[in-house]
Amino acid sequence: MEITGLSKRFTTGRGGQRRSVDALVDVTLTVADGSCLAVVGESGSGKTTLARILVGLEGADAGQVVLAGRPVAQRPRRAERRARARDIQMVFQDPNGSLNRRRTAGSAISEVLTAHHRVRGAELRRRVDDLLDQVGLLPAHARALPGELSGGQRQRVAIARALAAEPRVLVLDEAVAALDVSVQAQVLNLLAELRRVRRLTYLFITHDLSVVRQVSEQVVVMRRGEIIERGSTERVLDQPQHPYTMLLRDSAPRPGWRPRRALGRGEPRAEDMEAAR
Ligand SMILES: Nc1ncnc2c1ncn2[C@@H]1O[C@H](COP(=O)(O)OP(=O)(O)OP(=O)(O)O)[C@@H](O)[C@H]1O
Repeated sequence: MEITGLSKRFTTGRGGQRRSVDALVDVTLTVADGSCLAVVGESGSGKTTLARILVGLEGADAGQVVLAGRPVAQRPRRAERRARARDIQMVFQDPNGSLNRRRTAGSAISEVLTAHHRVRGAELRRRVDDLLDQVGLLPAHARALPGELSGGQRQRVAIARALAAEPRVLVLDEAVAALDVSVQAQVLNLLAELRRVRRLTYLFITHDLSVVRQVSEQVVVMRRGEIIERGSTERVLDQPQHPYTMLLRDSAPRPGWRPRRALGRGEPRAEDMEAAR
């Protein structure tokens, strides 16, 4: 997946109250086939906007996305969005957002299978069971409503639903952020296994640097819509070059961590940036 010069500005308010935010500024990056690229940055740095543009939920003001050699439309119409969904699927932080509370797990997965692969009847049931099995769930889970499942199980259903389209790329937006650490580790293991077996490509958005170490070979660091540092995960996390990356790393909770220099909401303070230099 090659992303070149992607820019997006949001303007809100009217008249004198108008306010513009550059959510993405000339973002260029490549994710190699079968690899995992992590995108990190504080809240508001543009990560979700990038994800939404990739899956066609948002249009970009400028730039291009090329998937497997084919440019994808930047302001996709409905039919194009559906075609895109066969290539790129997204998994969100909160499966309650992507799973309908009144729809069973089996029905949520069937919906995607029917839309993209036109299977029905016994074949549909077989494919649902197969997808549940691939994400470590049982055929009986097909009858469960999201509210009857644990957080980890719901996220497994969301992953199975995404896989039902048979995409090449999964965009995972804080996909394990809502889970307890032990459940998080299980879901990360599952994602690693699925990537290996299905040769999937991941764009993994997270604010959690310990997750980055577990999942990705490459990482980009975003701040105010721009990529300010990039490289191998080991290099960026162990020898960060940019003060903002140092600050992110030094603010991450770890044994013995004291929240003295934790990033607050919004931007780091100037003295924090200075201290990290
Ligand atoms: N629909 C929108 N309308 C107006 N401004 C928006 C919209 N979506 C995002 N923004 C702004 O664009 C900037 C980037 O937001 P984005 O959600 O992409 O960041 P993020 O890094 O994903 O943050 P978070 O981790 O909190 O989701 C922020 O300043 C945000 O307020």
